[in-house]
Amino acid sequence: MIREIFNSIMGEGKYIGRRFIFVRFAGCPLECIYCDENIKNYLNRVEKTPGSGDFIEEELGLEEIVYHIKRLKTPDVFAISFTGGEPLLYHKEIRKIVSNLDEITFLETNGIFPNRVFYFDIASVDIKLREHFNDIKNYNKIYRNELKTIKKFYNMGSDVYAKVVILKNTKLERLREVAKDLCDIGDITLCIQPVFNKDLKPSNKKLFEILKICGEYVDVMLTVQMHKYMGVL
Ligand SMILES: C[S@@+](CC[C@H](N)C(=O)[O-])C[C@H]1O[C@@H](n2cnc3c(N)ncnc32)[C@H](O)[C@@H]1O
Ligand SMILES: Nc1nc2[nH]cc(C(=O)O)c2c(=O)[nH]1
Ligand code: SF4
Ligand SMILES: [Mg+2]
Repeated sequence: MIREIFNSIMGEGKYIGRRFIFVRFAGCPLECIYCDENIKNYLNRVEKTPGSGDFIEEELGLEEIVYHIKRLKTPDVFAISFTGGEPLLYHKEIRKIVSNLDEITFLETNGIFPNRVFYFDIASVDIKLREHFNDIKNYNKIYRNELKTIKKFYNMGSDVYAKVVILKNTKLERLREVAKDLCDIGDITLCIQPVFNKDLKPSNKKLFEILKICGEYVDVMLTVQMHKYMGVL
């Protein structure tokens, strides 16, 4: 179930720069061509000391997960991120874990499981695009489910925002559609995230154009994966 638990600086989305504990779950039903997390195997590793990047492997049941979240906390920790892989594969286990936490809870999800949504203080929901996959049959269903997930979080009062990874072949007009759909749901911030991949990365010109178009409909910001430039996890 668990790949890793570690303390680091949030490198993506609306809360870039905040200190987080990351609880990373294994496995994912999607295969984004750019995915930077090796999610196929379990690792069960926990960071030895907060922010060290040094790990030890051990069996991790729900009690041990809660213990390590608390052990790895530092005074500046802002929230606990449940990420992956796709964390909502383990929605029942996460419900049990968060019931033992007082900290702010944060979910990093691909949004394809709207029926597994439950309250998180903050939810970052990815919007996937057709070009994120080599061969995708049910893209429209994935997109509809992501909008449903965002709407569910919005209606339950979570601080929900959307994030979309931009590739060099991403079409501007597709982002206009995404921004309009988000605007129809409510006041949702959209994070534009250039792919961290030298062959796929978009030009700055394209990023500026996308921000301008989306800004006609929603609050929009650029989020570049800061942790990769810092060389931290
Ligand atoms: C690894 S995913 C895990 C959570 C969930 N499966 C999802 O896709 O949102 C966490 C975030 O990393 C982003 N990401 C993964 N690889 C990336 C890359 N090469 N460049 C930019 N963002 C990337 C995803 O888009 C997602 O927002
Ligand atoms: N520092 C850091 N920030 C992150 N924000 C989202 C991440 C993820 O993989 O879910 C991530 C990550 O892997 N590392
Ligand atoms: S949905 Fe998230 S974890 Fe799954 S392949 Fe895409 S980026 Fe990776
Ligand atoms: Mg990551």
